[in-house]
Amino acid sequence: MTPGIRPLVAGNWKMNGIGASLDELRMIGDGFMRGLDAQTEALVCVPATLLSRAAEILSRTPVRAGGEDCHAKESGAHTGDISAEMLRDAGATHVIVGHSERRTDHGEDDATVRAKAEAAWRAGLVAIVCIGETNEQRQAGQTLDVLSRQIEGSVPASATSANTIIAYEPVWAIGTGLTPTADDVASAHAHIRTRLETKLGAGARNMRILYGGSVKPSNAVELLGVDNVDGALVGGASLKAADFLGIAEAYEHL
Ligand SMILES: O=C[C@H](O)COP(=O)(O)O
Repeated sequence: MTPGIRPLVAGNWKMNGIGASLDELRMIGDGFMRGLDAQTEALVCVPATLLSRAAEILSRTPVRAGGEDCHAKESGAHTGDISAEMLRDAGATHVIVGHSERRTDHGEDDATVRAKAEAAWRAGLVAIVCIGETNEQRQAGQTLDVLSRQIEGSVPASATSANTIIAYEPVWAIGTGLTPTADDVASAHAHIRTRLETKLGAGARNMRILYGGSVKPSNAVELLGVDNVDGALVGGASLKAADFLGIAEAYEHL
């Protein structure tokens, strides 16, 4: 946690979820209406096919709906792509850019990710910019260098704490059940904070830095309690309301 920063627990459904899954979303919304929003803000990023229905369901709750990716352009001949403006039109307030699955599956580089973050702002969305090292980079002792390079390349120079959130996701921890130690998370997040301040100035002191990678109710207190961890980006555990709410409940113990 960082003094003065309100945490955010964000879900990322990835390529999961059909109409029936929206029952879980309703339960997430209900859970936050029962008072969880006193401790933390909440967001669930869903597949584009569900976005307008998700936004409608969540509109009566403190939980926001977000997109999982956007094209850098506003419109045009880009079959199968979705612009930030379209996400906004469907009810999104945030969009994830640069998730490692996009970087790997679609060959997205830092310049592409940066352009997508700027597209998000153009549409009035908050960009959640993902960074993180692979296992090979970690084993080679390159974690902090990789994070520096990704911040330099993926985060636009005019990013502010109002329009941008950083998500640190060690690639090897995503969907594996493995997590870094609390000390390793502290070291990565402190490094990210320092690099953001160097690049963006003092305003970066208030920028949220989320941790993502196998967060679940049983490890949430330990991970979310680390210095400079201002919330979580949750994949698998965001598909079940009980698990997502269990993670948010960690803040009742911090
Ligand atoms: O965006 C979310 C992350 O990739 C984490 O996924 P996970 O919680 O299933 O490990």
